[in-house]
Amino acid sequence: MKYVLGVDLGTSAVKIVLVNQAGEVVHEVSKDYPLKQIKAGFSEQNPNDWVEQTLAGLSELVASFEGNAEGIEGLSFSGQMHGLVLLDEDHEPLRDAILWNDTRTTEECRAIYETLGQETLLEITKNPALEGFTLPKILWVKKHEPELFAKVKTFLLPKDYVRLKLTGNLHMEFSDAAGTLLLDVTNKRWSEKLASVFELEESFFPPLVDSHQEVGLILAEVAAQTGLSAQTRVFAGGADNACGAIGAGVNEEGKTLVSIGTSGVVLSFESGSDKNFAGEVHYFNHSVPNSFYTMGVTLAAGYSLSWFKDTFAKEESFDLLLAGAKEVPVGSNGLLFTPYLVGERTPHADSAIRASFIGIDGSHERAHFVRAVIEGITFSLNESIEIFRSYGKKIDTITSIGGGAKSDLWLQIQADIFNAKVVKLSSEQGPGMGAAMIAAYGCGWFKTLKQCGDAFLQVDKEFEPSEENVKTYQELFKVYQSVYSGTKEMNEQLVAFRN
Ligand SMILES: Nc1ncnc2c1ncn2[C@@H]1O[C@H](COP(=O)(O)OP(=O)(O)O)[C@@H](O)[C@H]1O
Ligand SMILES: O=C(CO)[C@@H](O)[C@H](O)COP(=O)(O)O
Repeated sequence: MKYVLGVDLGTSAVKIVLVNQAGEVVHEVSKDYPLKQIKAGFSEQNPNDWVEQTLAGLSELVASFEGNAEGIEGLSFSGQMHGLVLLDEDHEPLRDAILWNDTRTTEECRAIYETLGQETLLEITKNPALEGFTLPKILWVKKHEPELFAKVKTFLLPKDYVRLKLTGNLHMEFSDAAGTLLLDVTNKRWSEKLASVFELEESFFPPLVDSHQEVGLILAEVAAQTGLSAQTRVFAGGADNACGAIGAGVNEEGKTLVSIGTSGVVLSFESGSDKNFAGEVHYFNHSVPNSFYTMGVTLAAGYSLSWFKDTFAKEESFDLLLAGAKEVPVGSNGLLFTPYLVGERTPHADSAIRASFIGIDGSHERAHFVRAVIEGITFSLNESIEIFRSYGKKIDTITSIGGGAKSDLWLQIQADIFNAKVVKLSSEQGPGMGAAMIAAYGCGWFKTLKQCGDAFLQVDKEFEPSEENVKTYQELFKVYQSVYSGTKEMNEQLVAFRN
């Protein structure tokens, strides 16, 4: 039997799956690392924590694998997007990585529009200037840490850095490069215009490859440390959302994905880059060759629930916490939650907004708050679904992945709020599975990624919307939508009080 490895470098942890030729996950390990939030709006991680924990995870997995490590033919990656890793001439990080959910760059986003104009930016990159993207972070370091920036040789995204340390070879691939705001998305090349306007040298830009391109073998010392064969082939991999889509079978027009990880995503497959969503949703290159995807992002989706758990129920499991919420009626007895714990992206690109509970009543118990949190996260994702529908997309079936898909209660709430059938696959490890599928495709096991998806992916359960709940949620959604405008100004005044 042959195997491939999918390494998903998430925000909370690196999750590694070992998949056989039948698409079965035969082993999985997860190794976490800390998130550094030293100030409101700041979010960083040490790139070497990612490497250490990936190596530790690979070693643990190989040690518990009863087969022959020579049978593990290939390895590929899925990675949290947009995070800025700045490297010196020895390819060592010069500072902690600034992550996708760091919102310190409002000024730099403004400067990008002033220098380039929104229209030109959209024309080249297909995306607006958002705090989470990489270019604003580069400009922030250039301005605030000029001495450090003078030592910068090149930049990478999180999983590209881990791959560099595993193979010794430096690359970036298109699906992640699209989220830097420096890529000419349609023509698949670094934008010369953006590089010259923002005074970034040619040598700053890493070489670009396709997601399924083989970029080398693992280094001899990595093989010795992990127990993997030194002949293990490494394929570039993709952005976590591109890999999540592959791992959920979102590989052709008409398919929609909802992913609830730390962030939340509504993603739709696009065969071309020629549609115009006026920057309301992100538009990126897919890891499926010659295709694209559009998506809306809720910054604190699963994060809102883990924040609630860590703050009010640290010792409890997610399953136990959610069991109570099942007994609470639809709409949480009039309690609403907006999940803006770290600001928001879609549909409100706003780094100052923060979360609210609205309508707290003396009768509300902890379970009402838990249910309101889940409903609020799902309402936020529904705002992205509504944008897609307003542009004429038909969304009647959605594949749901990520930690949020572990709960049947939450999957039913998704069906009721999205007013669509929600499908859960046998493995909710979308991005890790997607990375393994890229490796399987790269190894030549299948002619296309679609063929691989047909062979590897199975539906586990389907959740149909309940007419009565859909109606209640549609009414509540209108109230939910008004909370943003009602709390926007107050939050702007509160900025001065945050540290
Ligand atoms: N059993 C569960 N039921 C519902 N939600 C869960 C459960 N376990 C984890 N989650 C949610 O999933 C999130 C983690 O999802 P995951 O896909 O692992 O994230 P990431 O890839 O960003 O590290 C947690 O923040 C939590 O909100
Ligand atoms: O910023 C985005 C997408 O634009 C996020 O989706 C990140 O890619 C992180 O994802 P998770 O850690 O939640 O999987």
